[in-house]
Amino acid sequence: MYKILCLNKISPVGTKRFGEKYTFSPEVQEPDGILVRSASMHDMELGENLLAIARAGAGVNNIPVNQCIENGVVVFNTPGANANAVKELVLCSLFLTSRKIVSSIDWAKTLKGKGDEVSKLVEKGKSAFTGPEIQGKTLGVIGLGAIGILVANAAKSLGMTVYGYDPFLSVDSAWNLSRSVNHAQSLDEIFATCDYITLHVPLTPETKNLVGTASLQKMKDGVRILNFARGDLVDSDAMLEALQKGKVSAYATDFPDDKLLCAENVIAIPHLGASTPESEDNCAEMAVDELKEYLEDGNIRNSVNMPAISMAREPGTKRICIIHKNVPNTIGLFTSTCGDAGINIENMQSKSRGEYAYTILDVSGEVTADAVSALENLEAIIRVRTIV
Ligand SMILES: NC(=O)C1=CN([C@@H]2O[C@H](COP(=O)(O)OP(=O)(O)OC[C@H]3O[C@@H](n4cnc5c(N)ncnc54)[C@H](O)[C@@H]3O)[C@@H](O)[C@H]2O)C=CC1
Ligand SMILES: O=C(O)C(=O)COP(=O)(O)O
Repeated sequence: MYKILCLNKISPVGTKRFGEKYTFSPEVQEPDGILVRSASMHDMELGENLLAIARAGAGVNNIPVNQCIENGVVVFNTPGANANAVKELVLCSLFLTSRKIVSSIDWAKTLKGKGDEVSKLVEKGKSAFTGPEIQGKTLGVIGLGAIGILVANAAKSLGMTVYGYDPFLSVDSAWNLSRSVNHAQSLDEIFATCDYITLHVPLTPETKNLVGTASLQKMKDGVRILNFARGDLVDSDAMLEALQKGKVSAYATDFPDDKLLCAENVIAIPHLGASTPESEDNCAEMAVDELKEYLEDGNIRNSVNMPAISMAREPGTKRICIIHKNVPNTIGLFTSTCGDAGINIENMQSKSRGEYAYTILDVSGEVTADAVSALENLEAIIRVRTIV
């Protein structure tokens, strides 16, 4: 029986795929796997049994990814599974930041009780809420991954001129991006050119405060900024100052902090980007499948700290899965250690990712505790797991 700890509410459309070999709940002790959405895991102790964490979503800044790999814990996410939901809310926010929709609705509510006067007061007051159309304006998309691409392509079809910036653009993303999206060579080009700027990069030490005092100064007067990626990508103090001075006309964020919540021209949304039934189901299904594949067969798909690796099981073999450092001669040591223990390697695969690597050995012959210890004692080994 595999034990799965659920740190957030996960769609039953996903969890029902676990089947009878699994128990899952928010109270599970000593879990083999963890399912999580946005709950912060930075202060959590990673139990000895823990093999994998699946983030039902995209951003993994709530998970101590590096510490996980040092402990032999594979971290997965669900690329693209919630991208459409975020795209739709971003498109909605292009209009919200333009047309003063939120403040005008708030104002309209103040007319309650004015009886027959309401329609006259509406016509008299509406000029305070004029805002521009998005057609013909320039949009800068920073980060052209699953979400950025959908936003860029959709904005293009709404009549915007779109500039995209992503120095790490993947080949798949390049294939999916509309050819009419302009390729910005630098962030400064986006800042200098765009009427609207939307952020779709992960939060990392490099991207923290991507929007701050210096970058805001380089932007067009009256720019509108959308942040559906992570709060810390934007320096809130610098943003508030820019809003007060009119440098920024409006800021829509899915990650409001206390300072931003009620500030003028801030549209504060309570992290609803991925909160659609469709995305919650997609993410849960993908995360559960990834966990199952790893726990049951040692295959890795969509990990953020380990290479992708997948090998069909050889009937009649046992599988030894080894997480190790990516250093010379490690595989030679595996084969000689197995040979010394009378274990025959029928099939194997090894892949590396940066400093780390993962090797799967499908073996015949008895895999004794001594043989496993001999592998565990090799230098560079992080974790050895045998799947029968
Ligand atoms: N508001 C919400 O509910 C949601 C927020 N997110 C956030 O959005 C982020 C992006 O999500 P996806 O598009 O699904 O991820 P993704 O991994 O598909 O795309 C991220 C893109 O950012 C690019 N990138 C990385 N560093 C960059 C830099 N310094 N400058 C420019 N580009 C850079 C990468 O090359 C990649 O193409 C996530 O990391 C997460 O923080 C994701 C899903 C839901
Ligand atoms: O996928 C992401 O990165 C998100 O921000 C979505 O977070 P959530 O799963 O809605 O808590």
